[in-house]
Amino acid sequence: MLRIEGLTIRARDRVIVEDIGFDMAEDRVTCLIGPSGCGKTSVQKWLAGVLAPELSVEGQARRDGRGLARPDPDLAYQPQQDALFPWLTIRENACLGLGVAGLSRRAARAKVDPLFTPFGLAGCEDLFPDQLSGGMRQRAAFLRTIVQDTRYVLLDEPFSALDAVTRLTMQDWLCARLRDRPRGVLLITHDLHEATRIADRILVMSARPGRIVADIPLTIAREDRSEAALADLRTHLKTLLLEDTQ
Ligand SMILES: Nc1ncnc2c1ncn2[C@@H]1O[C@H](COP(=O)(O)OP(=O)(O)OP(=O)(O)O)[C@@H](O)[C@H]1O
Repeated sequence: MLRIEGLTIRARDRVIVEDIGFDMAEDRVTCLIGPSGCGKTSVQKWLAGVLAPELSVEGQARRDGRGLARPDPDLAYQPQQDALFPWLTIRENACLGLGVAGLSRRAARAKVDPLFTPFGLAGCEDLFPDQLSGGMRQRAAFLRTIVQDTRYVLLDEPFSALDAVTRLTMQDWLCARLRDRPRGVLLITHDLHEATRIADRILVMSARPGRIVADIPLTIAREDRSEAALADLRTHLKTLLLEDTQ
């Protein structure tokens, strides 16, 4: 269990997020939604240990009762920008986290290589990031993150650069992977379809300062979530988000 308690992040002139608290079970997808600028990315960056040093922070994160280490080898992070190293090939980039975790180059390659085809990256293995489209780079960054098989995964709008069909394909892939191998995922998205397809729980944040204003569990199993079953929930979420921006 990852527990975030009393998180307040301040810039010099204002409060970015205030008194954020929630638990992340290690087999559940928690989705963070909210208006642009409400502090979703800041929460994830803090968890990942990469928050800008000029921001001040109160609060704590505990994993299994202990203070969260940063970096935590059991927590993988995919930031909003793909953060691929331009001097490494796509395969080398994809193997990076596994290499840091101590896998040999051969073992890392054996885990990474089968994913290039389902991720639509077959034939791109030896290319460099600037030879790929934005959507392809985003899928390479997702591959690098998810292949690490950490207990916790932070995903900041991981599919935002993808076309509609590829986005659905990647969502399906993620749902299937989580069915086989549940993890604690903290997913940031602006896409309510994505949130309601994937999440076990949706946390809605308010605009400045960002606070959690709704905590909505999704009790229907992912495979049983028909469009009809989710329509009311999306309307409810839209209403919450609109109320906050008016
Ligand atoms: N280093 C910093 N110094 C000052 N303010 C910052 C810093 N980093 C982020 N902010 C501010 O904190 C607020 C929250 O930013 P953040 O990126 O966390 O929001 P977000 O909800 O993820 O936004 P989006 O949905 O647009 O990605 C923004 O107003 C941003 O300008």
